[in-house]
Amino acid sequence: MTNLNATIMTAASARLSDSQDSLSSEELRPMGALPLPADAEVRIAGAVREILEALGENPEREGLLDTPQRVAKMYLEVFSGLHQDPRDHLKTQFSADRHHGAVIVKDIRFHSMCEHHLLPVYGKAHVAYLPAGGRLTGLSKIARLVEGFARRPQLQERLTDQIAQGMEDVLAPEAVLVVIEAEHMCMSMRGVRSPGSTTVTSIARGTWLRDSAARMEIMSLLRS
Ligand SMILES: Nc1nc2c(ncn2[C@@H]2O[C@H](COP(=O)(O)OP(=O)(O)OP(=O)(O)O)[C@@H](O)[C@H]2O)c(=O)[nH]1
Ligand SMILES: [Zn+2]
Repeated sequence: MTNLNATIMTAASARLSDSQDSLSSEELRPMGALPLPADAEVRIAGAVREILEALGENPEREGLLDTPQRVAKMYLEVFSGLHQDPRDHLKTQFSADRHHGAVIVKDIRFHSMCEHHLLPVYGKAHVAYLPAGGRLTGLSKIARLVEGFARRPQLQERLTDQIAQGMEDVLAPEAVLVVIEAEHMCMSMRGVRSPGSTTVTSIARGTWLRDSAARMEIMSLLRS
């Protein structure tokens, strides 16, 4: 993403928001799967119909007739990450006894939804890790991890944190670095109307949290 009108860089840190408010607990924002109510689609469609009526629209007119159903299916798709544990993808593992360097997967494109406005957030995630004991996962599994956490109502900071935590939970690497660059439609198409501004967040864990020179080296590889 080259159009950096506005950039917010969070410092490499341990869990970002744990100390800031009690809502960040695992109970309230679980990394794992939430149950999907059996009547989810019907209820979402009913709510969408209500919104259309509240706007003064006629949900019975031809163009809107199937819209509540379509939106319900769309929400179940874009929020499908709520009903899986994205960490499960990382259980596909290999051992490589000769590779001891960093593994970097750059430019993982993702789409998410901002939890404040339920508008799209889209961009790229870059994930780097230093395998411990030669323990590797499949490269596509890292992209699946990103997609799983992205397909939830999210904050960009939490998305960054959950990806790093997921890597730690399953692979226990020596170090992890996650950088996300994204555009928030709630800043582009409404409110402040600042199209093209990009938010950048980063989290470092393990040796890359403590060793700033090593962290900067990986960061420069991510940005090259
Ligand atoms: N830190 C952070 N803020 C976000 C994210 N997504 C949206 N926001 C912000 O959340 C804030 C919500 O602010 P509010 O004042 O409650 O809502 P609002 O009146 O719609 O705010 P405006 O967008 O400024 O019009 C806004 O500043 C958004 O830009 C995110 O991923 N991380
Ligand atoms: Zn928003």
